[in-house]
Amino acid sequence: MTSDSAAIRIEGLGKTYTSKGAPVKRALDDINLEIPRGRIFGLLGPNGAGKSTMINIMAGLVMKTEGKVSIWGFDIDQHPRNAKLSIGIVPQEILFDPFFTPREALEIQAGLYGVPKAERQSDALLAAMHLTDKANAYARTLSGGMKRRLLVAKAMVHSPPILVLDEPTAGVDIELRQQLWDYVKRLNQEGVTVVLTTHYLEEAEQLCDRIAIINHGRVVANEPTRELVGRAQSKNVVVTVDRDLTQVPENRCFDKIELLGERQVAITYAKDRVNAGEVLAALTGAGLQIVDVSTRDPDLEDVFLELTRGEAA
Ligand SMILES: Nc1ncnc2c1ncn2[C@@H]1O[C@H](COP(=O)(O)OP(=O)(O)OP(=O)(O)O)[C@@H](O)[C@H]1O
Repeated sequence: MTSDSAAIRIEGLGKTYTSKGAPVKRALDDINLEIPRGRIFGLLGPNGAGKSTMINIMAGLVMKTEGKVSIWGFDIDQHPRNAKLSIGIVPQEILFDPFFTPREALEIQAGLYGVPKAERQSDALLAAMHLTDKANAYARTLSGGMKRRLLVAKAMVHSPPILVLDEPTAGVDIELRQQLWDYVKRLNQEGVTVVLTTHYLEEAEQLCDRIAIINHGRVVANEPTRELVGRAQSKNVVVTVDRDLTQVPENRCFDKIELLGERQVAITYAKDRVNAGEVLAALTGAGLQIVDVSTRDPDLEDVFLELTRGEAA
């Protein structure tokens, strides 16, 4: 049962939302995904791609239409309790009973998971989330960032081997974001598998060992972060020339060229088709002297846009 080496294994997963028995939205379609143990795994996709649906199925909050999901080797249909005990989920929506204090909220959550009193770690979790001085404040008096951190603490009360964070840094300022990621990295170093969704692609690129991108309910990429970033086909070069440009030079080497200033252009080109030398030669061939050049390496955002471009989900 737990001989599965994956933290989460998803096979042929599909979800069709229905209304009054009629299908209204195919949110996930034939998803196959293996999330390895011990890693920080990024689940990315444009708005409406299906990330929350997938996470909510793992959490047992949304019923799948078809397919199989195992969490730490436990099939969510055959062993729902063990599956639930193996995962902690930080939801996207902030929902709290406003009359409980953070400490009470953690104690209640621990009780729901059957954690014996002697094994509870409410104070340690509050400290890790920098909430010690709010331990006895009403939840309604916490700031948005504090509420989010309390959600992370709640997800960890039963010490699950997997922590899933759905957009944990939305609305959290930079300093707290940094603290949250430090905590997540520490948990990961202690052996917790982390799965996260975020719209901050720079953070995902820095944090995640491996990234899957979902678009329109399908997996369109699933590979180590470095390989994924290496897939970017577009490169960018900004060139300053020696005279005012009355019109934008055109050349088949350029995928896109735009004027940044009277003497400066930004050129996007496909690195598998042409190289920087050819791009610059195209400019000198148009009678322009090159004064300065700077290039920008493609990043996760470029790949993300290439893979998901054009259509809103
Ligand atoms: N209860 C529901 N009934 C009908 N359609 C739904 C329901 N919940 C989600 N959807 C639709 O399913 C699709 C996937 O939604 P989901 O919330 O999983 O996307 P997401 O990738 O998490 O997006 P975001 O980044 O905006 O949170 C969307 O088109 C959404 O409108």
